[in-house]
Amino acid sequence: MLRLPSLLRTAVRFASTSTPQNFVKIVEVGPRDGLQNEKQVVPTDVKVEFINRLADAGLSVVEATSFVSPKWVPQMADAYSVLTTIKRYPNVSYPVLIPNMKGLESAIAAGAKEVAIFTAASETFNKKNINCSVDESLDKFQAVIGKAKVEGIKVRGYVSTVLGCPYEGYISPDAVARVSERMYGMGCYEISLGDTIGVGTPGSMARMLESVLKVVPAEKVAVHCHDTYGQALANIQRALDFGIRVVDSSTAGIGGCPYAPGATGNVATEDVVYMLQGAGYETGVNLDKLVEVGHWISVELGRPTVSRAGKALYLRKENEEAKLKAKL
Ligand SMILES: CC(C)(COP(=O)([O-])OP(=O)([O-])OC[C@H]1O[C@@H](n2cnc3c(N)ncnc32)[C@H](O)[C@@H]1OP(=O)([O-])[O-])[C@@H](O)C(=O)NCCC(=O)NCCSC(=O)C[C@@](C)(O)CC(=O)[O-]
Repeated sequence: MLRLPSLLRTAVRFASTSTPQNFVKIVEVGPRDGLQNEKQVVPTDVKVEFINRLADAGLSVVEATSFVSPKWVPQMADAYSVLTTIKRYPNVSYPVLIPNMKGLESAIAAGAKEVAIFTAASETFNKKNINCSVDESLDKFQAVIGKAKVEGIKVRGYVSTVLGCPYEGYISPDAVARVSERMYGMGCYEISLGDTIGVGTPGSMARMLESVLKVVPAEKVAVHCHDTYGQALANIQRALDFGIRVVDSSTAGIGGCPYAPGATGNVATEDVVYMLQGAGYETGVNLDKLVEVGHWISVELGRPTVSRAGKALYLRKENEEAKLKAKL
């Protein structure tokens, strides 16, 4: 049988789907991944306005909140209020993160139409994050996915620590592939691969994807890069080379995981959209509006944005406005 190199196999498989090659879906995770890691608890009305503004800027997926234990993550304790107060744009999905059946039931009660379950490729991280082993979490998710299906709720799956663990260090690509394959086989419609502590490089991203894409098709895979070591955009570009067309990011680069010491925020959505537009990809996102949202949430959180593109574009707009005023 003819054996194609794996990158080419991925490209061939991708070309056979109906998703246009040049469209990249952005999954905005700022309201959940971003705000879960803020020291201060952000007021519910700010969260709601953040989500509404993101949808208005053209994001078609906005992860809104998480239904986790408030003892573990107090910042998300208002999940019900957030989800029941936001404006629901018809073409926008608002997935919520859930760790177990209780989370699913609460999400359903709040009107969620999509949930995201999460586990890790690292045993130690998973124990610290959701207090069980990886296999135990997968076993529990079986029933969660079953109930979600009955209720007509879509389930996304996260695998954390795919390029390194804050406790165990190196994580083998085969371990990531094993967990990804199980989650996909259990019925997750998309597998988001999380570089939770942002240690990956284009090289380690490529080695990990080589393994994962043998067991999950590229069009069902997303990348979720934190930018701790400044490698996130390069890693995303590497994932695009492998045919991946779903990217998680967080406006103004806010975020991190409370159980991943040392990790900084997700790659900034403004930076991702700027890069993608420059490379000729479509995202459906209005970058001008997004930059405004990034500026606004940074003011609300009382600190500067970490988005390089967001900062530059906002300053450029301010300068242009000042020049116009001077002419009048
Ligand atoms: C999973 C548990 C609950 C296990 O925690 P546990 O202590 O083993 O659970 P438990 O079943 O013994 O319950 C403890 C208490 O929590 C309650 N509880 C139990 N479940 C829920 C729930 N769903 N919603 C609300 N409350 C809940 C439960 O009712 C009980 O309340 P008590 O009787 O003590 O009053 C806990 O470890 C937890 O909530 N962990 C969540 C941690 C978290 O949210 N981490 C951040 C998200 S992951 C992430 O950021 C990574 C990602 C996804 O972005 C990708 C990447 O970057 O890699």
